[in-house]
Amino acid sequence: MIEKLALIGIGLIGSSIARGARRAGLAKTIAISTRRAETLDEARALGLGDIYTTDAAEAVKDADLVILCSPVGSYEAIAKQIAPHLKPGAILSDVGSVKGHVVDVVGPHVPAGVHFVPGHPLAGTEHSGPSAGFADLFENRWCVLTPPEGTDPGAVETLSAFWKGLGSNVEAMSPGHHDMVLAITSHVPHLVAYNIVGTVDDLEQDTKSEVIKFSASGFRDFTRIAASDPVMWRDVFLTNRDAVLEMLGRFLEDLSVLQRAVRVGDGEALETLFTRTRAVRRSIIAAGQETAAPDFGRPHGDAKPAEPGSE
Ligand SMILES: NC(=O)C1=CN([C@@H]2O[C@H](COP(=O)(O)OP(=O)(O)OC[C@H]3O[C@@H](n4cnc5c(N)ncnc54)[C@H](O)[C@@H]3O)[C@@H](O)[C@H]2O)C=CC1
Ligand SMILES: O=C(O)C(=O)Cc1ccc(O)cc1
Repeated sequence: MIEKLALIGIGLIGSSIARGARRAGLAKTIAISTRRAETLDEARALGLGDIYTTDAAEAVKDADLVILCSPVGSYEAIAKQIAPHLKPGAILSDVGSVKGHVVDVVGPHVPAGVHFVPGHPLAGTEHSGPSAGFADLFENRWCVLTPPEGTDPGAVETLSAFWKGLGSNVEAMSPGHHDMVLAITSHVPHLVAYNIVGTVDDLEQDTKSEVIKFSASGFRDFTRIAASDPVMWRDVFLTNRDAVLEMLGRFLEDLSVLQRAVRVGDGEALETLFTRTRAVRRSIIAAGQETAAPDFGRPHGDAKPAEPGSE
């Protein structure tokens, strides 16, 4: 059991950690810090923690585990602010969707004697804010840890046990590998979803109304994630630029091949690809049913609906 857990940022992910940790008895005291007083009031009204403050330095005082749960672009400033107040022996972690950048901007501020173990739960929804979280968000999902070389194995073990207590399966990998894998499985899909909704929105008004009225379930399934938090996703694309551009380049190359097949009426090329992708998609789902599947392998419809007023 963690004596004191400090969560910096209390949106979808922070509030899900708070609820899950409380339910599983993983932390004795939970301190919650957010930048805005209104968000803190919401967290207090939901009873998510024991200590509430808009001062992150105050929240981390005496904490054994500190988890940054705000958008990745805020991490550097927060790290600078809390660094002098971290308890020797404490574990500093995060939940950011990008890992290389986090290691680069947070790592240098971590004082000697504090264990820095970055993390990323591969679980979420398109909803945001303290009311959107739920205790079993992380159940049967992966949590990736990217401890820098030489990190104290005991600290990695403690954090790993914490995530397992929330129901996750834990795996360690390098930040660079994480960022490349997540670029194609999560970041580019979000970019494509944002883009297609933008394309629809730019259509002439009468066509747009028809799209909205008649949008088939394919469009609805495909674009669910286009409702995701704009600031969080802005930060993902600003901080995982190289991996996203690498994967986007490949994606666009393959899309051009498809475009040509459509233009020249190459039915064989289309059918061959669609046959291959159907098998791949089905094997992803089958694998996900045997072991805990990362987000991208689960049907969109199975995300637990957010509580009322969470958007
Ligand atoms: N949304 C998702 O499905 C997932 C998100 N993540 C990562 O989790 C982190 C948080 O995302 P969500 O909980 O979805 O976002 P959210 O928008 O629901 O919550 C973010 C929280 O951070 C606070 N915040 C914003 N700027 C801050 C600052 N400068 N200082 C202190 N607090 C600040 C907000 O008030 C809010 O409480 C992000 O880094 C994201 O990359 C990881 C896995 C899944
Ligand atoms: O809503 C969904 O399906 C997601 O893909 C959620 C998500 C968003 C960001 C992450 O880093 C991990 C998971």
